[in-house]
Amino acid sequence: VHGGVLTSYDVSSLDIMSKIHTDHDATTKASSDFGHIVHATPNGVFRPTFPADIAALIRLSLSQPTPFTVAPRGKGHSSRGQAFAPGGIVVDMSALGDHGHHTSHRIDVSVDRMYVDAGGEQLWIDVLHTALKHGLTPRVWTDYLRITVGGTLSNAGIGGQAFRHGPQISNVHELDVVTGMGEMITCSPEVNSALFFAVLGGLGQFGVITRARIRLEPAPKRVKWVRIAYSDVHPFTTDQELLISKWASGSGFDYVEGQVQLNRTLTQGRRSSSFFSATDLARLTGLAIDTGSVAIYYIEGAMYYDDNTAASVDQKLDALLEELSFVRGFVFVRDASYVEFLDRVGREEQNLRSAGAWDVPHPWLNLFVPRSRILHFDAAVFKGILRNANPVGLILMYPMNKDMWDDRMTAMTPDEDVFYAVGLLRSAVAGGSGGDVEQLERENAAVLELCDLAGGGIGCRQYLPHHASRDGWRRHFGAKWGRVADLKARYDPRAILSPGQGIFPPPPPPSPPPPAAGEPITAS
Ligand SMILES: Cc1cc2nc3c(=O)[nH]c(=O)nc-3n(C[C@H](O)[C@H](O)[C@H](O)COP(=O)(O)OP(=O)(O)OC[C@H]3O[C@@H](n4cnc5c(N)ncnc54)[C@H](O)[C@@H]3O)c2cc1C
Repeated sequence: VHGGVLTSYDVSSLDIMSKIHTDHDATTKASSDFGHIVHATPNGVFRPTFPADIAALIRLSLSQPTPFTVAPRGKGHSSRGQAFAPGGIVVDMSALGDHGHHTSHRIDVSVDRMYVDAGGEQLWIDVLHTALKHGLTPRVWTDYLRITVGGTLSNAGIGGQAFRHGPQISNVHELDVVTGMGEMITCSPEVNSALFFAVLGGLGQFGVITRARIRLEPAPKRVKWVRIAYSDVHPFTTDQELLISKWASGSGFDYVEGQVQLNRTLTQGRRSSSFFSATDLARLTGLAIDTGSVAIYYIEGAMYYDDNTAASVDQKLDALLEELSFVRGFVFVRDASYVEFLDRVGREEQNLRSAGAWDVPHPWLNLFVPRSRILHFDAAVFKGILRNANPVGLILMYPMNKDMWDDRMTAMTPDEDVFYAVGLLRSAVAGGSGGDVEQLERENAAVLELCDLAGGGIGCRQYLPHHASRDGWRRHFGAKWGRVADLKARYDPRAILSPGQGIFPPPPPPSPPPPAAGEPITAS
């Protein structure tokens, strides 16, 4: 289909075309994302009922003289148009399993074999609730759960459990994938392994994930949810690195993240407000003023427990806190259910939505910074580039162990045993001091320049990457670029999948021009 002109069809393609929606509402929704920075309109939005529909759509595309692009869209929670298909077809993954009169949830738990089979379109919050019915849980979580299995597995899926279990992509046994050739393939580390490792962290370039088999473990019931504050970066990073090395002994936290609070005014940023009381915030502001710190750092830890360990968890927590060098007295502990803890950003979403601060531009920048350069990064970014910057939003900073990542995958991390995830998760809230997207983008550009390895910088890698040029992508993949290009040629040779990532040029625009008025449409 080009410019609304049908150039060839058969019975099944007519069926497929009936699932393509070209109305204004459908295409408008698929033209923007959580970032609210870029916009691009597709020709249509495809609502598949079955994974085979996606395969048929791709084959229909390939049957055209110039194939149209196809972008699976999970929840569209990307920041820079990664799920767009300008002039092509966006696949609304949420339609899978929707049979009109009923919806099948496509989440099945195997208790004996401790895994869950989840459709690529499923939200992690639904995977969680389904697994918990069996007393089980996936091991690694992103901070926010209203995003899809396929969307996070196309990136990596990181969070506070990744230091001990690796990212979500390290916790997958098997996938069903529709490739850019329109083939439906089941793959695992043993079978069709090249496709398996390509797709995990593959930025949607090699296939559409329609099912993932995810490893489970017994679920804890409750969590000691802890934040400890630091006025200096040195003890903060030393303690974080100690904590991520302790897990094997069983005496550490089950979850470790960290935050950087810039400026002396401790605004109630996204995840802070559900945790700290007004009194806590006043104390923390006092700490910043008393110490003259440009930034206050928090380690956020979680210690899981259940009925068997309830009696000993406080003692274990006290022993652990004794070993750490936070500012004495600045320890904040909450007792939460496991679900309440994992779904914490879902509550923030509700707060931000009611304040009109959710659907605003999010020029987010996520980086992996090598451990050897993190203090330099802190000095140059938090005490330099961002010293007087917009405080609206959140800055995350926490370390991970590289040996938990599988180098056969295409997700990129720095070449050091430990690296830090740093998320500059800032919002441009209209009307406030942070309303200027261009200013935030200029600051992001300065941070990226500092990081640029080719220019002799810090040598970071972007997570949820965005590069405006082919050269940028080549640098991003470094020594893996050749492999990535080979995999693309093998699984999506016409480069139709997830064009919004901007890694491979999509097929050129159609030529020759559409038939003149009155000219018959060719059937094949
Ligand atoms: C509030 C918030 C908090 C977040 N916290 C974290 C976090 O803690 N850790 C973390 O790792 N990430 C986090 N993210 C980022 C998030 O993981 C990514 O943006 C992810 O891509 C979002 O999933 P989605 O379903 O919205 O994907 P989309 O934005 O819809 O798609 C992302 C990319 O994946 C492709 N894609 C989508 N579905 C499939 C599929 N089934 N098969 C193949 N390709 C597919 C798309 O074409 C696109 O290129 C957060 C995002 C938000 C908005």
